[in-house]
Amino acid sequence: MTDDARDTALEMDAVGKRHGRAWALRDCSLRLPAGRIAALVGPNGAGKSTLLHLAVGLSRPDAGHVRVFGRDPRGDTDALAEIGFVAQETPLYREFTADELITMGARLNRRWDAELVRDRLAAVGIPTGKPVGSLSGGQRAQVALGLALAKRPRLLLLDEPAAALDPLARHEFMGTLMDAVAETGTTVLLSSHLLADLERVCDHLVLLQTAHVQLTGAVDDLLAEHRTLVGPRTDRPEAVPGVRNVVRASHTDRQTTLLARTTGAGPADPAWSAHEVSLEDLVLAYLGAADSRAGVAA
Ligand SMILES: Nc1ncnc2c1ncn2[C@@H]1O[C@H](COP(=O)(O)OP(=O)(O)OP(=O)(O)O)[C@@H](O)[C@H]1O
Repeated sequence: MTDDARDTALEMDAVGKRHGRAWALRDCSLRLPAGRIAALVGPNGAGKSTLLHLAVGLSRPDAGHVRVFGRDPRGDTDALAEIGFVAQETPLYREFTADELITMGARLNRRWDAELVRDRLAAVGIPTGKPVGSLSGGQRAQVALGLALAKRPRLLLLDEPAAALDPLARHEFMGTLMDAVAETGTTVLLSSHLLADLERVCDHLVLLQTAHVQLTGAVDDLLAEHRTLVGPRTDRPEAVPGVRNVVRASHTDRQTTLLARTTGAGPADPAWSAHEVSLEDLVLAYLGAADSRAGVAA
């Protein structure tokens, strides 16, 4: 395996995927370095599930290339052995118990850590002898996560796994995920609309908007490059010194407030003040900007 294949968990190069005539993803390029915990965000229908299905080899791109640790996940059993996937709604065979699913997993996977999943389910008090169909949504999500982790994947893909859970169950679910990731160093790509959860755990961002990657990179780098700027009212905010591009602007009679990508730590003009942004501010600004005018440069 080359260094690049070892260091890059997921790579997409100009990937497109069509459903009928419509593109669910178009010209989508990104690189997810190994060891990152990445948030996959975007509005409903942006293409998040489509992207995850391509990454796990469940569907074939109509354009471009997908690589997981340097391999094409479609039809490559070695590549698939490296990937864990928790699908939306955490589908499981409802009449089977967690114990039975753990036994089945051992038969279907060449690498399988039954003890790991049993320990994790015991730690969060999930009964492993009851049919999973009789468990709560939160308990089923924990079973699905435990089974995905038992594969000891190098890349774990999760499609809105905690969407239906109450705040406590969500907290426990994210805790289980973070403990496992800290132990194993697994790379994670996690799609969710729950920005506060993502802000707590993710160090990388992939933001999709209407089938395109609008913004991607390490969260620290993105936060360092963006600022909220407040200054005197201007109708030409892109001309404010130190502004590289304006993501969103709002105005009162006397004041302009910008969320902008800056060239340094902030504006060179002392009439303007610069304030750090949170991941949530950043995501909402990009989504809002794309809503009001298509195609903001990232
Ligand atoms: N099997 C399919 N057949 C036809 N169109 C599809 C299919 N799956 C997805 N699409 C379309 O592709 C686009 C992207 O859908 P996708 O499910 O990837 O979005 P998403 O970002 O995961 O949305 P959500 O947040 O609602 O889960 C949408 O316009 C959707 O309607």
